[in-house]
Amino acid sequence: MTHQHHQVDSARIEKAIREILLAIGEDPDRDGLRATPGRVARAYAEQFAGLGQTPEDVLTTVFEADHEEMVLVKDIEVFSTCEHHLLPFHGVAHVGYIPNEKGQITGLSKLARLVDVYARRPQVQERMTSQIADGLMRVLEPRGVIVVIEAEHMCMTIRGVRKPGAKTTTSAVRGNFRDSDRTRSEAMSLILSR
Ligand SMILES: Nc1nc2c(ncn2[C@@H]2O[C@H](COP(=O)(O)OP(=O)(O)OP(=O)(O)O)[C@@H](O)[C@H]2O)c(=O)[nH]1
Ligand SMILES: [Zn+2]
Repeated sequence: MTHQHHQVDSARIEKAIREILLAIGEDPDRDGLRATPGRVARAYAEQFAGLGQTPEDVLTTVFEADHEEMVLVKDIEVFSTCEHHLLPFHGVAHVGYIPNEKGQITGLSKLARLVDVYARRPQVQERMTSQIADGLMRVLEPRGVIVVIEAEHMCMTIRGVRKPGAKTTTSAVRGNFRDSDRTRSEAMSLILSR
């Protein structure tokens, strides 16, 4: 289920990539490039696999535990694709929540899978951050959610302004992370402590 690749129209991608290679003045029929359109199609099936997934697909393991305090998974490696330039951006996501009164929690790995559901799409970092928070709120119905993402965008590194090292931080808070300054500060200090 969660390992399935998104069904992309491979033939169409291959045609388009061949066109791009011609447009940049390359010879798509030379040895090194002949298999490239097919490779790109397979790569896109992985990079955009999240388009075929929902939070419900990955947050499958929900169980009750006698725990109503914060759960925080830090430094989840995230690779996504900027929707403006189709270049990668990568960094880390920190995902935390406070279980509801029933103590409903999910498997820790499921939080990382949830990140990938939204990372494996054409994205902007801000929207990805909100979508992860909203997805977790919807499925787990916790008291609150906090998502912080720190990432470096290749479109700012290898082209354009060319500022390698510039990091963008985005955050989304829901429920009691939004309502309570104390709860949010506690989470932020845990996230920022290395
Ligand atoms: N807010 C936001 N902006 C992003 C993200 N990824 C890339 N961008 C920005 O999207 C903007 C697109 O700006 P445009 O002026 O339309 O495109 P451009 O001429 O290629 O811009 P430059 O990158 O400045 O050369 C740029 O400023 C990028 O830095 C993201 O995740 N969030
Ligand atoms: Zn970009």
